[in-house]
Amino acid sequence: MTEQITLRAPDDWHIHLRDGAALARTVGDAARQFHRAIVMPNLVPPVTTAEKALAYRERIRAQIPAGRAFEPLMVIYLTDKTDAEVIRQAHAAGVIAAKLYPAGATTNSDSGVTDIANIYPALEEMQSCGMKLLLHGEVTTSDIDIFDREQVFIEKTLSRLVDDFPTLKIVFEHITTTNAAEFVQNAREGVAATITAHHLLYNRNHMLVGGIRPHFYCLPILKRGDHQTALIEAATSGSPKFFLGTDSAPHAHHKKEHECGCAGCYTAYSAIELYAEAFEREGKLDKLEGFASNFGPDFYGLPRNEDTITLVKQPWTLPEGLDMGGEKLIPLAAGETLSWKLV
Ligand SMILES: NC(=O)N[C@@H](CC(=O)O)C(=O)O
Ligand SMILES: [Zn+2]
Ligand SMILES: [Zn+2]
Repeated sequence: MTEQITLRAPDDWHIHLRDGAALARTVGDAARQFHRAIVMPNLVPPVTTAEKALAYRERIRAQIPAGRAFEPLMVIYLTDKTDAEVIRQAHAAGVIAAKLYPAGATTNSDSGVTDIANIYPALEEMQSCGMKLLLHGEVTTSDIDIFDREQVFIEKTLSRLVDDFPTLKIVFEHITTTNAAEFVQNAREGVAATITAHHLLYNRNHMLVGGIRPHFYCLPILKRGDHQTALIEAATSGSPKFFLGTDSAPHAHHKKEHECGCAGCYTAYSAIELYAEAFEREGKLDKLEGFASNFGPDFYGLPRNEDTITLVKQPWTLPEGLDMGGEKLIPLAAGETLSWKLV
């Protein structure tokens, strides 16, 4: 008899779908396993207003494969110019959250916020209307080592935000350190974190020992093994403060394997299977449903999905490459064998 597990259908609380010709690939892959996804606004130019978010949502919806239930949840990108009125309009249009990219922190973050004080009126408005704040939590000053940027963000920015806006709901996204897991676990109600599959499965040795492997390069960068262990503990702990956000971020093959390669791992193709792998290694498959399907909607105040997905224990090998609008895209763990398969 094949072993199998059935879970409430999961959602992805942080994904990059990009735009244009990429959408057929990214939306199809996401919709294969997730019912809803929080869609990151770091397009070029960024999704900064309600109007842009609604137009982007239509472009995404047009690529949902027939017969799939998939709901893109939209986010606007905070800039130094985002004011309370922009927030009011976005909230009225059904935009679920606003995203803070410290300027220069990651892919397409050049229009991000240069000083958090510039968006205090916007944050005030978000707190009063109930819009969530999503954070790429890294400082960007050149004196701070890339491996310390998340930790310093907690000390310099996040602790203050959490106190200055005591009822603002905040998601510290794609956390990568023990410091972040502890901060969120001990923080007030209304502060949560997403964790990617790649930060559960890998650490910086996978990226740097025996040759440099650009497909593991993402931001925040993979950390030491002890941080990975802390993330695994947090994700499999059953704490509702930690939930699934793949941060699946496609970059064409030639932009990853390059002398100055882009940051981002494409995990959407097999995301739930990658998470199942990580949870099984820890002997905590029973905790996957809470993390993948329950705690996200609970945090956002949305209903949990009612239908289910089934994973069977059946080894399968990820393809070496995928097509993304005519460009080659290498999925994370390309050519590797996973033990769980979504049916
Ligand atoms: N995670 C990444 O390494 N890259 C993301 C941006 C982000 O989420 O920081 C991307 O858009 O490519
Ligand atoms: Zn990010
Ligand atoms: Zn991201």
